[in-house]
Amino acid sequence: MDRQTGITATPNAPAGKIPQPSEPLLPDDQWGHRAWELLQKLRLRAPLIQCITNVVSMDLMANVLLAAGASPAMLSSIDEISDFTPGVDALCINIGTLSEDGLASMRAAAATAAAAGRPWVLDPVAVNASDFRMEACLGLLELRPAVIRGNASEILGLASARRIRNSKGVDSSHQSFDAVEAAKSLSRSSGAIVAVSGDVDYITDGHVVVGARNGDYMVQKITATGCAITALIAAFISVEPLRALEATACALSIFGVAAELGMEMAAGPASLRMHLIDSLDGLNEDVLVFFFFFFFFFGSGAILGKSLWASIFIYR
Ligand SMILES: Nc1ncnc2c1ncn2[C@@H]1O[C@H](COP(=O)(O)OP(=O)(O)O)[C@@H](O)[C@H]1O
Ligand SMILES: Cc1ncsc1CCOP(=O)(O)O
Ligand SMILES: [Mg+2]
Repeated sequence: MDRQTGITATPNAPAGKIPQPSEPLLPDDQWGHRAWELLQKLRLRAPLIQCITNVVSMDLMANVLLAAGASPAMLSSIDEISDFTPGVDALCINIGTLSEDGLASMRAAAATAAAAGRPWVLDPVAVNASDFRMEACLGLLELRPAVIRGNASEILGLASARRIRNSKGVDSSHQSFDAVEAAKSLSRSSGAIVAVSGDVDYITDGHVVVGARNGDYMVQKITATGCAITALIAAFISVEPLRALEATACALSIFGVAAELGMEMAAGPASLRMHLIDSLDGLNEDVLVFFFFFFFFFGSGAILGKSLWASIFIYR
């Protein structure tokens, strides 16, 4: 495991078989540096990210993208897609408040992005809630997303192409670990990198599995954080499209670091939302070291229990 970000690279293959990653896998000790490097690259390029998303998530998603250094655009009318989508750096599609009209826009945008060589990512929010959603997602998969990010219940359902029974809307009823095999199978069938979020985030290309351990339990108490992280993944892959597994793991890890740092200053979900955005803005390795010492001497002491902080400190 990389000490700085908590990312673990696990060749998760049957005994005796050599995993065949879609991209060369970084050695364990280079993931931390890579995450900061990609965040820096994102800030320099300020990629334009189109998001066709649910009405709950628009504000948080746009603010998370801005704080990370990307340029969000929540344009969703089907009449604008031919003009706008070919020029974006990546597209994020999220089915959270799906409608017939919305789905038509999503399909047109995904097809346009793909034709223009722009990567797009899918967030299959509440895919188990209705046949309408499941069929919509299965249709979107045919348009070849670069990355699919969902919670464990969503990935389990989508991988089996059937609604799972014990699901409860937009939140997960399963642990991320329970969906690792499903994620691998979905990745192989769709050709996409698949990320399952949870206490540990797992990211796979169908052959190897990478884990990212950053984050805070309280993040689940803020609606649309999953949606926001999917948009952040779109931003990361736009600057490193040929290394989508790496970019996806780094995006999840950086978001988790911002959540851990934000939680040091937050009193609950509402203030965490604010501090998470503040933390992401301008976050880099040096800032993190400064905050580590600040909270070490003047904070609650909770920082000592966080893998990231202890790891970063030891790493340096
Ligand atoms: N138990 C947990 N502990 C720490 N972080 C978590 C936990 N559950 C989810 N997260 C984080 O919250 C964010 C949203 O993930 P999740 O809640 O799984 O997605 P969704 O909101 O789509 O259901 C991710 O960054 C994930 O790492
Ligand atoms: C509450 C809700 N209802 C429809 S979409 C949505 C937001 C879901 O956001 P997330 O998947 O990030 O929790
Ligand atoms: Mg979600």
